[in-house]
Amino acid sequence: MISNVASHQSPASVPERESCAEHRNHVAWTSVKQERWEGELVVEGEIPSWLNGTYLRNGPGVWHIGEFNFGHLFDGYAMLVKVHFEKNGRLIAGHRQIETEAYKAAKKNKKLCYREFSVSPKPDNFLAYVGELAKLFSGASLTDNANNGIYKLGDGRIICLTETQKGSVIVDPDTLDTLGKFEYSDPLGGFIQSSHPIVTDDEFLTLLPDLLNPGYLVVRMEPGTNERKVIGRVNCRGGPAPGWVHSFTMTEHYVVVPEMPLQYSVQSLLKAEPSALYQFEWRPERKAFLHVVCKASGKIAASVEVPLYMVFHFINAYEEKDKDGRVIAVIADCCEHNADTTIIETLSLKNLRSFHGQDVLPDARVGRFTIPFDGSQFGKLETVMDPEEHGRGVDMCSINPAYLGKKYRYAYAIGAKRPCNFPNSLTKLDLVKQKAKNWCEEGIVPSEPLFVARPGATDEDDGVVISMISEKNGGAYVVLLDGSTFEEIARARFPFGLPYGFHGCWVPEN
Ligand SMILES: CC(=O)/C=C/C=C(C)/C=C/C1=C(C)CCCC1(C)C
Ligand SMILES: CC(/C=C/C=O)=C\C=C\C=O
Ligand SMILES: [Fe+2]
Repeated sequence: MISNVASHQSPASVPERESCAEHRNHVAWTSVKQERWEGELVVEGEIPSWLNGTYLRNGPGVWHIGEFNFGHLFDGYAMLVKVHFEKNGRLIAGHRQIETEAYKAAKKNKKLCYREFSVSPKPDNFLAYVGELAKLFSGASLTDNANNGIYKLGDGRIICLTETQKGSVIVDPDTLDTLGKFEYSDPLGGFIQSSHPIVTDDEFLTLLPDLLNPGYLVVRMEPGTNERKVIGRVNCRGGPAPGWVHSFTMTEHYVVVPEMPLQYSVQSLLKAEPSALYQFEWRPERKAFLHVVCKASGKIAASVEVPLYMVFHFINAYEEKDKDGRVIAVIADCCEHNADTTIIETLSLKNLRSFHGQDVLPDARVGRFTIPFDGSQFGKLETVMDPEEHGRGVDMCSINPAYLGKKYRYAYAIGAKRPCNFPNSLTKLDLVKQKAKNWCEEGIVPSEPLFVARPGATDEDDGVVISMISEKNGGAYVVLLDGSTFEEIARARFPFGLPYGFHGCWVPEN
């Protein structure tokens, strides 16, 4: 386990990380060296004077416990990164491990104590196995490693999330302290959730997959409360297990519930040994669906079979209306992996760490679903733009939050400059012109580009895009691109490398 060093150091006082051989041991796939750090970053370029607030990023930070090494990108113990943009143009940055039960127990006992994405603790004997089963049914054996989503709730609390409900953790955006579990006060039960609730100043909407009575609960929580209330329920059409809902999307009036053929694997959950796809299995014979739930009534407005799809992240959705203002269809966009689950294995640490220049990143595209409201049984899935525009790689997307659920034009994502084994560029997708602008530097691994709108802006792309970059020489920097031109406006280097991270959020200064 890594050393626990709390410090406030200037960049110069931290030793340089050794440079890495080409992509092997890329810093993006290497555990961070110390538990926490805080210091000032030197800025190259100019930070817009309106950009006051804190960028927070969540993601894996540590992939080992003593000699034991995790196998998958998704396993890493959660680490927060912050970059605070002060009014005077100074940047104060830091990182810190989230103090989850799973992380603390691993440190204390020097072994894996909870079930993570790709690996479960091995029961010592049959009795222990029976005990494990009982713990599984209560959710007690599952991880609370909240390394994925990060959101500012309408009441100001910052919540970090993973796919288990117990993996909902409140953190302090300034100190990065772990403030405690987010305890849901409702009696809804179950133990899994989407990693990506849809959070606005007015609400927190999420999906709770129901493994016992296969389906999904659509739930809503008001700011200032911990109580989720059920808006509606969707029963699965594709067999006895719900599809993985890492994320979902919504329009102004409807929630789009995905039912992917990549389903939770009851078998893997019951066995200590995960399947080839970890906690999931690909069941194309059970088909793929999208369900549209009315936010106001909870009723199902449409439920269609669609071509098979493999999606981690939906981008946005909106309503298509006729000339009288009646909704005729819902359009839902996503980063789609050509109905191929290979990407999950591509993200194993063994694969990420063994890049020798081969072009092994599976192709992905910007997928657009059309869900008709005329009672049709089938929906469409089309490719929005020639995938070559973004190098046939696309994921980890953001949009201007003012366009959530509305007709929109731009999305920001990670893209690919081939050959690569992981997306290695940032891309601005113009979904109307079907064109992309790309930003790249040799040997980089960029994390999700987060769009922050300029206060008072009227153009959709008037703002900046923030991303954290891990470099092949072992370094890391935060980069700011202009949301419109997609050109670099500033960067600030960390004094040491940082591993890859998943998602970010923006906390504006009061
Ligand atoms: C993308 C990503 O980070 C996904 C993380 C998924 C996790 C941590 C899944 C955890 C689970 C278990 C440990 C067992 C129960 C099922 C499931 C929620 C998938
Ligand atoms: C990083 C990733 C996919 C990259 C594909 O090209 C998925 C991450 C999922 C978790 O947030
Ligand atoms: Fe995610």
